[in-house]
Amino acid sequence: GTGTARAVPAAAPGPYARLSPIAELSARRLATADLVAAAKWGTDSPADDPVRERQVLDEVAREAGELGAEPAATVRIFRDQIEANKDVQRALHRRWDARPSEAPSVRPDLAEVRAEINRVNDALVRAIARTAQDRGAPYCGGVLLASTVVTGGELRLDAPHMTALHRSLGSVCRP
Ligand SMILES: C=C(O[C@@H]1C=C(C(=O)O)C=C[C@H]1O)C(=O)O
Repeated sequence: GTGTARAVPAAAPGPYARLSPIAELSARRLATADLVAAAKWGTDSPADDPVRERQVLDEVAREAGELGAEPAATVRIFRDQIEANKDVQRALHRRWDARPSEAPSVRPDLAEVRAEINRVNDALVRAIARTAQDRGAPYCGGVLLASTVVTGGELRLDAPHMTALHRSLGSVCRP
């Protein structure tokens, strides 16, 4: 009809819409572990790279500070992100040791993979900064767990990736 257009206010995003990007970005970050594992497979480089870890943690602390967010909480969350990433790398290396036919035949460029990780880190720092209140709310754990399960299902994560995704989010909600 020709009725007068009325502006319908968009619903404000609720806790799920605010917290689920953290689970989604963590899953995207974890997907890079497959590429990192492939980049390191058949080389002398172990899953751990403490120098690179320090750079990541310093950078996310700096970004959080710039955003007026919480550097210490952000670093705590990223420590779990890093541990989860190494869990996946090690799980894949064990799988490829046991079944060499499943090992990757191409070696990704680690510098390119780290550039992708840096982009995800940026987005994740911002998502964390936007959820200061949600992360301390009583609903945080339940909402985050729901979004973890949904994200894992959508991406059809296997058991090691699902376990790692869960681990990567262990410090998001404040006790
Ligand atoms: C992802 C890598 O492997 C490990 C995990 C890191 C991370 O999650 O940021 C950083 C360094 C490594 O300990 C890497 O070497 O880049």
